[in-house]
Formats: sequence, C-alpha cells, structure tokens
Amino acid sequence: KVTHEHSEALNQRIKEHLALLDHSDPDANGWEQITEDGEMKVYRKELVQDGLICDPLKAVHSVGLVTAKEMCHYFWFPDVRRDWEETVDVFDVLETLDEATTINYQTHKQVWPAAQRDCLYLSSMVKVDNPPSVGDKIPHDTWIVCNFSVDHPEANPVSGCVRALIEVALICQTFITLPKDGGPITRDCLQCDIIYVANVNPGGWAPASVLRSIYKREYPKFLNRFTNYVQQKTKDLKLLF
Ligand SMILES: Cc1cccc(-c2n[nH]cc2-c2ccc(F)c(-c3ccc(S(=O)(=O)CCO)cc3)c2)n1
Repeated sequence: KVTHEHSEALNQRIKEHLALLDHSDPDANGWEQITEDGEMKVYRKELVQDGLICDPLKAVHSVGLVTAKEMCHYFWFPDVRRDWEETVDVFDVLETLDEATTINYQTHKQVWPAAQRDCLYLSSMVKVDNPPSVGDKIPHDTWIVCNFSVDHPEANPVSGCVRALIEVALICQTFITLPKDGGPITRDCLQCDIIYVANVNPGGWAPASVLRSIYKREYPKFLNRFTNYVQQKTKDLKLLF
C-alpha cells in the first residue's frame, strides 16, 4: 500500500479515535451532555487553551437505512461537500494523496463579531479491520473518516481569515438484522451507529459565549442535516459495504 507523508500521523490519530469505540459511558470522564435529539446525544468538555475556547465535542447517533461505508463516503467525498455543509464558503481540494485521502482548504461563514475562519486539513477515509468489539453487538463493518490540520505549500488563504486547527473523526459501524424470512438484506435491515468527535481550535480570539452558542446550535443541526442527506442520497442505490 503506497503511503504518503502524512500516513504515520493519520494512523496514529485513527488508533487514538478508535479508543472511543469502547463505548465508555459518554457521561463519564468529564463529558457534559449539551443536547439530545432523538437518537442523537451531543456532549462537550469545557477546555480553554492559551485563552481560546477549544471545547472538545462528541456526538453519538444511530441512524437506519444506511451503511457505515455510505455514511463515511459522503462525509469524505469532496464533490458533495457543498450539498450538506452549510457553514462552508470556499472549498478547494489542494492535493489528492490516494483514492481516499485529500488535502482540503475551506473557509467558513463569518460569525460576527469573530473574524472569519479557514481550515487547511487532510481528510482520509479508512476501513477499520479489527475494531474493538464492544458488548454483545457485532458490527458488520467499521469505517472512519479523519480530518486533521496540516500545512500545504499551495494553500492560497483568503485574506482576513484566521486559521482554525481541527482534529475531527467520524466513526461509523453497520449493524445488520437479518430478515426473518431469510430474504435478501434490504435497507430496512440496517442500523448505522455513529461517533463524531471534533476538536476545533479557533486559532484566534472569539467570544466564549458566541463560540459556545454556535457549537450548541451548529453541531446538532449539521449532524441531522448530514445524516438525512445520506439517507436521501442512498435510498434507491445498491447497499455499499
Ligand atoms: C458545523 C459547525 C459546527 C461548529 C461550528 C461551525 C461554524 N460556524 N461558523 C464557522 C464554523 C466553523 C469554524 C471553524 C471550524 F473549524 C469549523 C469546522 C466544523 C466542522 C468540520 S468537519 O471536519 O466536521 C466537516 C468538514 O467541513 C470542520 C471545520 C466550523 N460549524
């Protein structure tokens, strides 16, 4: 398998993120639940680094009708980013490192009174071969998308933007309930469990109250919008494992 200059960093981050799969009680180790919407629960930790609000965010969700590979594909696939991302203005793929790894540059809509933010990050979709199995549920497959900040010589930053630093992971697992009548597996047999984590360092001053209210409002909205998007996009397609 051809590696690239960020392969080591990527594998290290995947290992760290997979530790989340131990389904340790999210209410434990300092996570505070900030919202709940049906199956979706959103948690945060209060973390200030160098005077900046860097609250880690974790969301757990479970959606029907889609597989883990479909969920991760539409989260990673650059061509459909604008279909579901509503806080992104400029979005460019600077480099394609392999068939599932790109380096992207994007700017986010400004949120007054903070300066506009941009991100320069590696985005990679990886199948997890031997995930830590938890409890009695055996996943059919496990996929992860990792987005983390990197440098790139060709980034042509939009002037006035403050560079945000991100460490994001979307981990998805497909659970299949075989049909009673021994028939083929259809979308009704699928349940996709999702863990989404986002560590966003805003990179510069932003009022704590504004940031915390954005996170509380924007993450649940984004996760609902994104999961609905994937269910709609795949409903008439063959199941992708
Ligand atoms: C969906 C959402 C949640 C929380 C904040 C906002 C937001 N509103 N206005 C500016 C931002 C903003 C600022 C900096 C960022 F790094 C990201 C950011 C958020 C998510 C991701 S991702 O990797 O999950 C999805 C790829 O865009 C990357 C960057 C978003 N949008």
